Amino acid sequence: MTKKYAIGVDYGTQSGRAVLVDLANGAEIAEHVTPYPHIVIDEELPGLGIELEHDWALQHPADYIEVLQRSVPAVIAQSGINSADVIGLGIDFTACTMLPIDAAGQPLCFNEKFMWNPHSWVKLWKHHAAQDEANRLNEIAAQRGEAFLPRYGGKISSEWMIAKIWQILNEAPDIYEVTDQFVEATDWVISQMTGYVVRNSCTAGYKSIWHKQDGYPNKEFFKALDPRLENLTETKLRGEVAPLGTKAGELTEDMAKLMGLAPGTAIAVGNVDAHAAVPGVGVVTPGKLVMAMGTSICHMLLGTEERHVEGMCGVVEDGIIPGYLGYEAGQSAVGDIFEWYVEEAVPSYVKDAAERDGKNIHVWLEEKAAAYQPGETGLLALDWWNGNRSVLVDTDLTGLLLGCTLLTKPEEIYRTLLEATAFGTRKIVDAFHNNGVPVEELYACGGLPQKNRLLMQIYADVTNRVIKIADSKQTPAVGAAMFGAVAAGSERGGYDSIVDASKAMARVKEETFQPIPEHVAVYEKLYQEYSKLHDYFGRGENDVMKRLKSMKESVR
Ligand SMILES: Nc1ncnc2c1ncn2[C@@H]1O[C@H](COP(=O)(O)OP(=O)(O)O)[C@@H](O)[C@H]1O
Ligand SMILES: O=C(CO)[C@H](O)[C@H](O)COP(=O)(O)O
Repeated sequence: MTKKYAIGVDYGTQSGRAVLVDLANGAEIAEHVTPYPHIVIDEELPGLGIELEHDWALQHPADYIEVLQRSVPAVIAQSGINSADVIGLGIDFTACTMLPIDAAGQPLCFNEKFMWNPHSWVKLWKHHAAQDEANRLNEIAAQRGEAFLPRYGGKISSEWMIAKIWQILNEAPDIYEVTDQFVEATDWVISQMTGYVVRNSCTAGYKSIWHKQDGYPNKEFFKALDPRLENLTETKLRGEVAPLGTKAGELTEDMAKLMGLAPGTAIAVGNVDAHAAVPGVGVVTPGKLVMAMGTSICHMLLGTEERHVEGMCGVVEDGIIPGYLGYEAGQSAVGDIFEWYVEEAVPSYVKDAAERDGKNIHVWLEEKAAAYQPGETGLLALDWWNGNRSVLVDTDLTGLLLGCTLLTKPEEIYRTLLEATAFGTRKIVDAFHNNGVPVEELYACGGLPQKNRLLMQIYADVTNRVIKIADSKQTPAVGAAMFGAVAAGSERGGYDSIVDASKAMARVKEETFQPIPEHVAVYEKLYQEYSKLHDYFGRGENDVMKRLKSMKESVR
């Protein structure tokens, strides 16, 4: 039998990437990136001169189709395979990235009548202008004792679907009125390939307050938000929610021509980037926490029972791997904190020395920082440079560096920032582990594990757990390709379940990071100190960070 392949398409914040994968062993045969022509639209609507307000972040839906049109044919051409041997395709996306569509499935921003209104465009996951709606939603849900709140760690985010829809209703009721459906971008792209909309259980569960048994919150809740929202879930959010691991449909003739694939190729239901990375790194059972480590960290974990864990982003049945409860938590800045330090705060002599040694500044600082023992710097930091996503869920918290003297060196501060992010992850690990969702070992994927060995050793020491590292830089795309293979099924040369696909195709590096007992003991003491600061500044005993922030705003 000829070799069979699947394609995974990873839709990031600035670009989309297709990866062609060999179904027998997960080998990545070819890869191609298409930068989005309009990237992130946060100043004015392209070509229309309409200015956007603060905290807006939009995208152009045509950019997503361009990824399919350019990157898919490119990986076929690079690999030299016969396109008929590609039996399935899956995608993963940032989320909640959502858009309003008309009855024909077309984005409202494609229509001359509506394109002038920013609310007709795609709202990207990091569009933060629906905070008022999110605050109000959380107040009303808490007052009504809504059962869904604890499933989201006590708070629904302004990044998610209901807050974004409510903002549209409040600020552009005419756009709300003409919208036939609000859809996640991941589901819309799939609908363009198959011809119809199928919602997926991952984004519905994590971003739209959908529950496998209870469905969406009831009409009374939506009516309490706004009487005009009463029938939202059976009108503009209507449609069956399909579990991950199912087939959304088959590639239409037109899209097959555009993408250079065979018509009828199996297309998997949509998925989220961090969630696709879980089978991508080979995790299909509980006890293994997957960390997608880059500018931020998403922490993903499987469980067998629904538990309520402080500050988690959510727990969703079938949300990551069918048959399990999928848990998500996160840190809103990790690599971004190291970047801030390197760009804004290192002295020029460090930059000069790194340049002289022909090294990137991170690498130079890592080498120097690695010479210190845990506890030797006398420093401690709180990792809240971009607020705290889990477990405090508070975007108004800020960073803290404690213990500096006239002798403090830049590499000591760099090491302390690495440690602070590890302590933040330890908080998340403890929150799950001590609340009935065991965490036995860690799996790391994303850019950071490949870039900084000291960081990975510190995470192993601080969490006292073994860390395995993905053997791919494109773990979400590989995971998406696995879902494509499952959509095709074993009869067509794919797999019958994501568990089978992951077992055959996922790869981790042979080398692991093992906790070093002497380091673990010192970090345990430092973590106790971190926890005291965490609670003192983060749980209301001293709100100085918030007072400083509001003083800054009022002075400005
Ligand atoms: N050697 C390094 N050590 C630690 N952090 C690094 C290093 N090099 C780059 N970074 C950080 O990695 C982050 C980018 O990670 P990456 O996974 O490539 O991106 P993304 O999250 O956008 O997918 C940046 O925030 C950058 O500061
Ligand atoms: O909310 C998320 C997953 O639930 C992600 O943070 C969002 O999708 C963007 O991720 P990234 O910056 O890694 O592309």
